[in-house]
Amino acid sequence: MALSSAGRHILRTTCCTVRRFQCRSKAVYSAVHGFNEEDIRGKLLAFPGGSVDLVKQDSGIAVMTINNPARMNAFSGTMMIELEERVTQLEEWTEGKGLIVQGAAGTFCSGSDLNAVRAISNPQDGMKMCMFMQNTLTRLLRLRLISVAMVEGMALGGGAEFTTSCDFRLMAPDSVIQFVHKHMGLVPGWGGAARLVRIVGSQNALRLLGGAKKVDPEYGTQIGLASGVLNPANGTSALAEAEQWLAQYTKGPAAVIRAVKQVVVSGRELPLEEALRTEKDVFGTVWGGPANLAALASKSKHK
Ligand SMILES: CC[C@H](C(=O)O)C(=O)SCCNC(=O)CCNC(=O)[C@H](O)C(C)(C)COP(=O)(O)OP(=O)(O)OC[C@H]1O[C@@H](n2cnc3c(N)ncnc32)[C@H](O)[C@@H]1OP(=O)(O)O
Repeated sequence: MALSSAGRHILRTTCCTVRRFQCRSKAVYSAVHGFNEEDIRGKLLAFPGGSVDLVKQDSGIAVMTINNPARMNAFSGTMMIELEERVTQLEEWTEGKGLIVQGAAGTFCSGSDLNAVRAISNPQDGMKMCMFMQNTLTRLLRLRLISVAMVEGMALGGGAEFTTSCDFRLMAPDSVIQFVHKHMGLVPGWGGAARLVRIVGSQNALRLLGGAKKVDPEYGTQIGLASGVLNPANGTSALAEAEQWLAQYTKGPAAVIRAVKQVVVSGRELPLEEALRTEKDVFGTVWGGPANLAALASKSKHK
């Protein structure tokens, strides 16, 4: 049955609305929690500068760049909005398998733009910004992509928090992750504390937050914050090395890699019985699928 152009428009609009709703449903805060996204978007727009760039590659690995080098890649208000838009694009990228997040010009990110922080230093606006960033970074962590924060130079404050919204962190020699919040009279607000505890345990999290301790690659590896240390050989860039490292987990069909990430997210976040039911549902999407049938036909041995 052919649809009229009005019918096609309604269908397209409905699909977009459903997709937007599905994306939002992966977030933490909504109107039920008194969160008004449009209100905070309006406030963030008043603090422009920098960009968040995204390149989706044919390999299935995307590269996101936090780009505000004049301010050590601090997050301006418009960059927070752009980050949310990039996460939406990644949620819609069904061929994707992996994501690398890097900072421009050899350093990761120095947190919130302090000019914006000073201008909205009342608790109400602070909490709105914090809900907006928690929503975005939670959706980033829940992407069906295996993600890596490639830390060169410094990841400070919100930048340190950002690294915890990726599945892995690779640190370049001489790089530092530091939760400087205590020195700023703050605690993390972008979800960094909750994620940090899950990554390094509560005692190490207390050391990093309570002491605003600098984490270098050696200490990071020791406590499990760093998943590896980059050591780019002559002629190889840090990004190329990170892509090579990630490829060990993203080799294979997108449907399978994305299913792997999905069962890990549900195992990490859901109560056991709910996680088991999700695992069963995800299993159903790959069982008897093309990759499964090809593997059965090839009688592969796992030696
Ligand atoms: C929940 C998250 C939390 C929040 O929002 O509540 C935060 O993230 S608060 C922000 C935490 N980050 C900081 O406090 C970083 C402060 N900056 C520094 O410590 C230094 O600038 C450092 C160590 C990043 C770099 O030091 P270095 O000597 O190498 O360079 P400069 O200091 O000269 O920095 C170059 C240039 O960048 C500007 N800059 C750096 N960070 C920020 C920032 N977060 N916001 C705004 N601008 C930043 C710095 O002022 C210099 O600009 P210039 O115009 O040359 O003065």
